[in-house]
Amino acid sequence: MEIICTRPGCPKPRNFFGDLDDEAKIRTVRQKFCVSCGMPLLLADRYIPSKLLGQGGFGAAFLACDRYKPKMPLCVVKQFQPSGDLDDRELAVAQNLFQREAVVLEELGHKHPQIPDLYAFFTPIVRNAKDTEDEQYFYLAQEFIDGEDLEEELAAKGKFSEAEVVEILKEILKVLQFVHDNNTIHRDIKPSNIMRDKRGILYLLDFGAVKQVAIGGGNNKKSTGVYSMGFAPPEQMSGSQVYPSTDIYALAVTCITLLTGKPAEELYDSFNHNWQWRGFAPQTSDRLMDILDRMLLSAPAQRFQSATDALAALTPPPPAKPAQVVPQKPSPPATLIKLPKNPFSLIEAISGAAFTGFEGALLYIGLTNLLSVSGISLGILGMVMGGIVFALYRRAIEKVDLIIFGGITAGIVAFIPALHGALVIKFVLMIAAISAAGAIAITAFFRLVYQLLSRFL
Ligand SMILES: Nc1ncnc2c1ncn2[C@@H]1O[C@H](COP(=O)(O)OP(=O)(O)OP(=O)(O)O)[C@@H](O)[C@H]1O
Repeated sequence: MEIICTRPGCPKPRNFFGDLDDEAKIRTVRQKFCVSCGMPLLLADRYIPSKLLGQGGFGAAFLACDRYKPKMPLCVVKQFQPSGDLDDRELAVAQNLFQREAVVLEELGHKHPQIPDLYAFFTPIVRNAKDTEDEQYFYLAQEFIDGEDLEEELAAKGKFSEAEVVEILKEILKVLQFVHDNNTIHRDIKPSNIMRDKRGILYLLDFGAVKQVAIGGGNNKKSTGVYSMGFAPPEQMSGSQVYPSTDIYALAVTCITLLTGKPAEELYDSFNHNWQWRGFAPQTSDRLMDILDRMLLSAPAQRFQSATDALAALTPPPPAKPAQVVPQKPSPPATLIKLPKNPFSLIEAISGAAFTGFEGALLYIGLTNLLSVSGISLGILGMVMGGIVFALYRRAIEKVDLIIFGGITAGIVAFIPALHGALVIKFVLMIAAISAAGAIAITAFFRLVYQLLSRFL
């Protein structure tokens, strides 16, 4: 197994240990030391660095495995390693920034899925390479994001499309919304600090330059001078107060470098103090260009004031809802005719017909005796017959009603001489005959009327 020594300037940082090829041994082995400089290699006795990932302004980042976890997963161990000659005050500021990264990751990493989690922060004291004095080192272990950062992606595939940039912009603005809501400003947004993992999820890395937004004023609000040239806005370069819109500016510079494939310095017109990038990204819509240019304005007050505002500008308003169409009740098809719930049985039909015939005959006798046969008596007869049929159809008269009505009308005609005249026998015979004939004839008539009424009512 190969273990990398993390001491800055170690002449032979690669160490090989044959006994650690056995996984079980890795879990149990005691501390190992660099054969060249004597630096302890198992960091915090737990993290085993296997590869140098990169070196930034304040330190180095190593890929390591965590031997205290059952599957010994990979993680990133960052080491504070200031370059150049820093005086005591500058060194303290730099150390403070490094610790700040640990604090921010501890506070935000576990709360947001697109910020790496903090696993550990440790500050061991070890003997120097010459074994003459002690030195203190600062490490933090964090979640390893298995993917490529946007700088690497740009180098590999060239310019990004508008759709790709809009996706990045939206995703990182959402992360910034969270970061700013937690009183933190990242202050070092750039393509190499945005990482896309194998599933395509974008992460915001490197909170080393972050600074808590001062609550209550004081020097805390001032920029400490940690930024990436080209990406930092004027207020940060001049060491003045920084704002959420400071990150929004750097994110816009990130986007234009991705859209144009050119380094930030080549897109800035230092004579006119503005960005001249549109000509290098002709594939970009006017809308996105306008949004990015607003994010890139020199004065913080002129930019979007929050990630939320920038997101809102990016998200087009939803199309106006079409007026709600009230669904028309479908008219029933011609075959669906409303039938009475309770159709007439055959007995009802025949008794109804007999009743109609009986009443018709009585009416005929009464009318002809009173008025003699005339158009008027026939008209009255027709109307009353129609009324009787309708009353039967609506079941206004049914069952015993038929007998009661029949008896009453027969009694009236029989006992009023003016109605039946002198011919009582003729009257009785006539009633019997007409009733019989009427029962048959009117059954057919009644069925026909019933069918017609069923169709139209
Ligand atoms: N959590 C992580 N998961 C995977 N790779 C990471 C992680 N953090 C950092 N890296 C990678 O490690 C390398 C060094 O990162 P580091 O943040 O130390 O410096 P940098 O971003 O290159 O420099 P600077 O400090 O100037 O921003 C980079 O390639 C970065 O992509």
